[in-house]
Amino acid sequence: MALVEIQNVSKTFKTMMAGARGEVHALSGVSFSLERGEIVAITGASGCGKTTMLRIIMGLEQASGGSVVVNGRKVSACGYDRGMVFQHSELLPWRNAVQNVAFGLELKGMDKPTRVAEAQRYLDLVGLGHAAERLPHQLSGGMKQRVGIARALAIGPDVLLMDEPFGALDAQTREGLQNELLAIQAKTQQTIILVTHDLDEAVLLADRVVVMSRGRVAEMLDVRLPRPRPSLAALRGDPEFGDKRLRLWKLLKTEMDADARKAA
Ligand SMILES: Nc1ncnc2c1ncn2[C@@H]1O[C@H](COP(=O)(O)OP(=O)(O)OP(=O)(O)O)[C@@H](O)[C@H]1O
Repeated sequence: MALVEIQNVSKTFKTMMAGARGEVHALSGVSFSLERGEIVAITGASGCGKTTMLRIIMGLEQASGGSVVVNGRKVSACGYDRGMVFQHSELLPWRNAVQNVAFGLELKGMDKPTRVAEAQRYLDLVGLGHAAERLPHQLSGGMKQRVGIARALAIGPDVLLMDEPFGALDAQTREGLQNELLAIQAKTQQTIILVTHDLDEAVLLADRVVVMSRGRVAEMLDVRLPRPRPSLAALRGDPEFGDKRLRLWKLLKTEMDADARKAA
């Protein structure tokens, strides 16, 4: 059995607009799965349901139908088997880096010396061992995201969920963090589901790309690039990279053109 099984998930939001009740069908019939150690990227046009899907996997949102099973357990709420990294790291401003990383371990009931040592180990893993004592306002955007990644990894999740984790960073910092994520994953074999608008990022990081369109899976592309993978700059000349990047771009362009025709 796969580590993560997403089966026929649907989600309808009830809305109230100008006093009138309505419904938004955000997801319908979404199914895909992940083996342990895989990285799957979810991409698609704005509003196609990527974040809703990730929030349902995390247990932050209830599906209207279907199921998510992680390591044999059906998801009904948040749990330590899943960790999440958001676009903005959402660190606690009054806690320094190591205390932020230790937070989840504290909630898990780990004693102080052990959790501080564990948190320090994960800060070292993301290359921030030297900044353990710094408060969030003393960290750059990229450093804050690394603390967020360390915090999510420290709880030892079966699957790490990442919602546009590098989307708010400048291009150079983003590329650095993509490479670091590849290195961390090569070391830990962490299973990851990543939502991204960035097609380069999707092909660079993922074993499979799930392309969503209007709440459904439009296509799944296998990325047959061997691991460990080199940096984005080195991959750009690779025919497999170019082929998958182009196919993704065409799929998304077709969707966007169809949306534009509908709106006209
Ligand atoms: N709480 C909510 N109430 C009502 N509608 C919602 C809610 N959350 C999301 N939606 C709607 O569900 C659909 C999917 O939203 P979602 O945020 O999952 O899309 P997305 O693909 O992540 O978009 P983006 O790329 O812009 O972040 C959209 O039509 C959105 O307006």
